[in-house]
Amino acid sequence: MASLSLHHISTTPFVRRATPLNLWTRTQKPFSIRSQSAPVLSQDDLKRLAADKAVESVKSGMVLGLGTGSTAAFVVEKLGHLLSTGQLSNIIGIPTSKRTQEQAASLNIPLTTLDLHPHIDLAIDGADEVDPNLDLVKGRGGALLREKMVEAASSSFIVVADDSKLVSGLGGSGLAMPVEVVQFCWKYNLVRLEGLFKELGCEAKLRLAGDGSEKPYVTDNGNYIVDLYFKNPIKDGFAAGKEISAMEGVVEHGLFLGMATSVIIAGKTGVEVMTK
Ligand SMILES: O=C[C@H](O)[C@H](O)[C@H](O)COP(=O)(O)O
Repeated sequence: MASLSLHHISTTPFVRRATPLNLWTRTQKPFSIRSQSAPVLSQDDLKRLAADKAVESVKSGMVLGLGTGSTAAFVVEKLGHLLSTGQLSNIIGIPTSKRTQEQAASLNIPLTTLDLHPHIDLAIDGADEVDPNLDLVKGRGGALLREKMVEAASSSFIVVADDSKLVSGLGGSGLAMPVEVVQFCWKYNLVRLEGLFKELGCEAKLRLAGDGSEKPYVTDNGNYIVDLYFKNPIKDGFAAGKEISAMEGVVEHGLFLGMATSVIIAGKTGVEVMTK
């Protein structure tokens, strides 16, 4: 495992400075933080803390990759505020989803595309899982394809998350590891994907629209998502990613390996910045 450097920043003065914990060994506790006179910090408070810490790395004039999800939404909100108050200027953003595009436009953040700006200075985005190697699972919000394109084109990629996202091994949360597939013969690919990870107790499910109907969820790119649920974590993410990508009809998968420059995790002991 690459040696990680860990910089601990206390969340606020009222939180006792803790020695940096081994972030992956703590059992996850629900997100209410209580110390003597401290208000309780919600999970959204933690997401915002991580987002605000990441935005400190944004400089005027940067081309930015704008992530997707509830944590990344706090990043976009902060950027809009800094632009509106003149603390930042001359930044331009490439959104990783239609909903990030809408949010950024509503905050008057200038937007562009990868076609026009193929070299991105910094991307900031959330993650669904972070393992000790700073490898990630992303895509539970359906944005994995555009996120991976934007983040792969970025000189730096900062991940922001609360510490509920920490796992000892990818797929270990028991939650979805998304694979974006073409609509054509999606069931054929669902069966093949499930078979690929039989030994991990994998169950594959077509993601539904979530509006109470049986309609499949359709990504911004017009594709479907097959969610893979593992009983045991993936041992070799790179091998797994290669096998998934080799399948005809697979567009992209949610394993983001070796891509994060740093990961900012907000938790009960404060904000930790991890770099490889
Ligand atoms: O497709 C969605 C993205 O990968 C999100 O970054 C990821 O799902 C994390 O989202 P959240 O910050 O809402 O947990």
